Order: sequence, then structure tokens, then C-alpha cells
Amino acid sequence: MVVAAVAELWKHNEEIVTLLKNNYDLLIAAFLAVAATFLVSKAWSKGGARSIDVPGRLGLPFIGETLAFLSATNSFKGCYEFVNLRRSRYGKWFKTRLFGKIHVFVPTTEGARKIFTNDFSYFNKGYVKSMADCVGPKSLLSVPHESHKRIRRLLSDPFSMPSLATFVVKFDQLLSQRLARLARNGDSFKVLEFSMQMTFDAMCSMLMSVTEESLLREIEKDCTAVSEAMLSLPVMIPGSRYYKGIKARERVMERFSGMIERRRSGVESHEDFLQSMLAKDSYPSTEKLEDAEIMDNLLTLIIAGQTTTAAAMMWSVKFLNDNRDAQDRLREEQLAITRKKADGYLLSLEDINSMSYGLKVVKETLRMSNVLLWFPRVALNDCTVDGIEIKKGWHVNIDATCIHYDPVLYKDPLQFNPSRFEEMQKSYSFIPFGSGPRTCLGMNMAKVTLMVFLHRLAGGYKWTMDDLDLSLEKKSHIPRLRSGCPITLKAL
Ligand code: HEM
Repeated sequence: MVVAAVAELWKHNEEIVTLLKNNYDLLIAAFLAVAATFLVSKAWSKGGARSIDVPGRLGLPFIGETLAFLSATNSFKGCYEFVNLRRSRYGKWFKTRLFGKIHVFVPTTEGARKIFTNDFSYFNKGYVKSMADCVGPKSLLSVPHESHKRIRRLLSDPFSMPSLATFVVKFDQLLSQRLARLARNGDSFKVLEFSMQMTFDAMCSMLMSVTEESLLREIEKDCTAVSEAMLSLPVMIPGSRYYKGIKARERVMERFSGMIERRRSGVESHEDFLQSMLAKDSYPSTEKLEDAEIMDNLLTLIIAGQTTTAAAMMWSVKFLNDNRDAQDRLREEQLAITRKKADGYLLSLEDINSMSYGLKVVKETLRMSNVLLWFPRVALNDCTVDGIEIKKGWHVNIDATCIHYDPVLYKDPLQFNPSRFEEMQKSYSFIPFGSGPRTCLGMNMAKVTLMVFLHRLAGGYKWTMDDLDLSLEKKSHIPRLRSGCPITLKAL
């Protein structure tokens, strides 16, 4: 096309012909530059010959549609209702303005791929002051790229397979005892409350060997206050969520600092994550974490791991209750493991690896529950994502929920069908733990926790649901049943 255009000009315009003859080298350079720019932009938009302006309503400056978003968050339908309503109005892609920032919800696997594979270079997590203040400046959630890489590498110890093997045994022991107690009492209990406490206690034991009940509850109360302040208005007004969160953070840091001091002075020693970090005291600075990095990330791991895993545990109970075939098949697999064991056995990592249907139940639970509904990023430059024009500074939210419910990717997406995972999934179609450099650090821990839970629950008990209300908890960014999912256990 370019050659034809040049030939046409050549025929009709002598002046241009002379100009071109005299600047032949410049012409070639210009041609190459245009071609290179074209190729780079084509590669950047990846197959996107189109570059589409995304529809949507931005509303008033700053306020935009914030009030509608807050109203959805404050309803029993949950904050994703805001997204659903806009999608029915504008189609799969839409933009909106929330808290002064333009947001685009990215509903496709191609869009997810583009953002995940360019994380840190072309996109980054948006800086939220309240979040950084709460988890601390050295948390994985706050630090810049270079520190992130180093801290992530050094934090990976407790998530290695040998550490997970120890974790499985401890978690199984704690869980079996507590479920047996509940079944003996025969009372109704809320799965959500139970799983929040279970995951918190198990993590505190693994990370820093805290097992004393009153201390656990004190730390949990503070961690909950920190977690609740992460998305609040960052002003220190006594009584506000932010104020309470910052004060709670100070108390948690003081505790962690005391623990580090006692271990360094030899008063205490344990086999846990904290000890493994302190064992690196004499290592070069690139191979160890500073105290502030250890403490901010201890808090981050607890907060990132507790609510997510507990919510997934709750949804697994709900989905299995509604789908008796899946429940029966899961139970059969678990009982086959139990039959091979002696009384009072504890699960090993090998047992977990043999639960092939159990793993599918976990995956299907994560696909349908979308514990983290979307993953927010900010565009660092103008670009296109799956052919859609994105401006520098816009927030692009990888909409895992939309992808997980896409009927093209998942047949009958509203149906709980663990067997669908017998087939290979298309890339980026199953992303409950994200992908790329920020993939969930606790992914394997979360999976084994859920598998142990399913083994003990389905392999040991039947249950009745004591409240069938489907309303979601208000003001929660993690979808959870308002009822807390009360059940009563009956031993098999
Ligand atoms: C079912 C349970 C869980 C789910 C669904 C989940 C999901 C996720 C997702 C989607 C991300 C990435 C978010 C993004 O890209 O913006 C993430 C990050 C993270 N998760 Fe999890 N998570 C779970 C459990 C855990 C557990 C048990 C831990 C640790 C004990 C943990 C620790 C983390 C950390 C530290 C990050 C930040 C990683 C980084 O920025 O490098 N998560 N999680």
C-alpha cells in the first residue's frame, strides 16, 4: 500500500520526485520508522486491528458513579451487582469513574493475558494510601518492583513443599479436633466464623508458633481492624475505621517486635517461619529480610490468607450442599482414603495429592465463589488491551468473575460441576489466584487447606444447612453469605 501511494505521487508530482531523489536515505529511514512503529503498535495491541473507545458513563468529575458503587457494596447483593448492571447496559466492556479515577473492567482472557504478562512494566497495582499505611511500606503489597522480587523470593520458604507437608499435619490435627467437638455438641454453628478462626489459628501457628487462645484472639482482633481499614478514608480522626486500623497496626508491630527480640536473645525458639527468617541474620543483605520487612509481611500474609481461604471454605459447604451428586462423589473418594488408614490418622501431602476429585471440587468452588472478584491495576502509559483503548492513569480491573462465568469458556457456568476440570482449561480462563509476578504467594497453602477441610468434612460428616438465605454480607469486598452459612453436623 505504501509503495503504491509513493508510485502514484511519483507519477503526478515532479517536485516531490525531485525531493525524494535528493532525500532518498531520509525516505528509507522514515519508511523504516513508520513500519517499526506500526509493527510495535500492532504487537502491543496483539491482533487488535480495531482500537475501540470503551462505552460507559463517567458522571460528574471525581464523584462519577461512586455513590452507585457504594450503594451496591452496602446492599445484600454485593458490590459485583454494580458491575452486572453496567454490563447489561453497555455490554461486556464498560468504563466508569470511581473515587475520581476512571476504571475499565477487563472481561476477556486476552485482556487478562495482556495485563498479567506486563505487570510492573506497563501496569502496576494502584497505590492506595490507606492500604499501604495499614500493611506497611515494606509489605509485598506496597513495595516497588525490585524490592518486590527480592522480598517475594525470600518469603517463599513457608510455601515450599516440605513446609506445606508440616502445615498439612498441623492443620489436620486442629481441624479434626474442632469438627469432632462441634459434632459431639450437635449445635448449629456458622461455617464462616469457624473457618475464619481455623485459618487464623493455623497460620499463626505456622508463621510464629502462637497457639495460646487468648493471645490468638487479641492478635486476630487487631488484624481484623487493620484489614477493615485497608480501604478507608486515610484521615486520623479518632473513632474512624482508619484510625482504629492504624492503632491496631501499632499494637501488632509491637507484638511482632517483642517476639523477634525474645528469639534473638535466645529466650524463645521455635520451628516456624519467623525462626527461619531470623536464622538468616548473618547472611548478606540481599539474602535476608530486614526486621521491618519481616514484620510487615507477617501481617500481610495473615490478612491475605485468612479471609480468602475462610470464604472459600464457606462456599464449598454451600455448593456441596446444593449439589448432592458432587457431595456423594467427593465423600466416596475421601472414604476410600480413610479405609486405608489406622484410627486417629493424620493426612499427609501424598494423601492430598491422591484426591483428584477433591482438587476439582476446590477449583470449581474457587471458579464460582470468586473470593477476589477482580484484580486492580493502573495503566502506566496509553495502550490498548484486547483492542480497547486505555489511557495512561486509567484503572484496569481484571474481571476474574466475568471470565469465570463466561459461557463460551465454561458450559452452564452457573452449574457447580467439578468434573468440568477433567478438561484442559484455556489459558487465563481460570485465574482465582491471579497470574504473573503477583500470583498469589499462598496458592498452594490455600489449596491444601481446602483439601484437608473437604476430606474431614465430607469424609467424616453429613450436614444440614440451617439458613438458606442467599443474601450477601454488606460492605464486604469478598462475597460471603450474610448468614455465615450455619450448619449442623452429623457424624457418618
Ligand atoms: C482461597 C484462598 C486465596 C485466594 C482466592 C487468593 C487470591 C489471591 C490473588 C487473586 C492474588 C493476586 C491479586 C492481584 O493480582 O492483584 C493474591 C495475592 C496474594 N496472596 Fe492470595 N489468595 C488466597 C490465599 C492466600 C493465602 C493462604 C496466603 C498466605 C498465607 C496468600 C497470600 C497472598 C499474598 C502475600 C499475595 C500478594 C502477592 C504479591 O503481590 O506478590 N493468599 N491472592
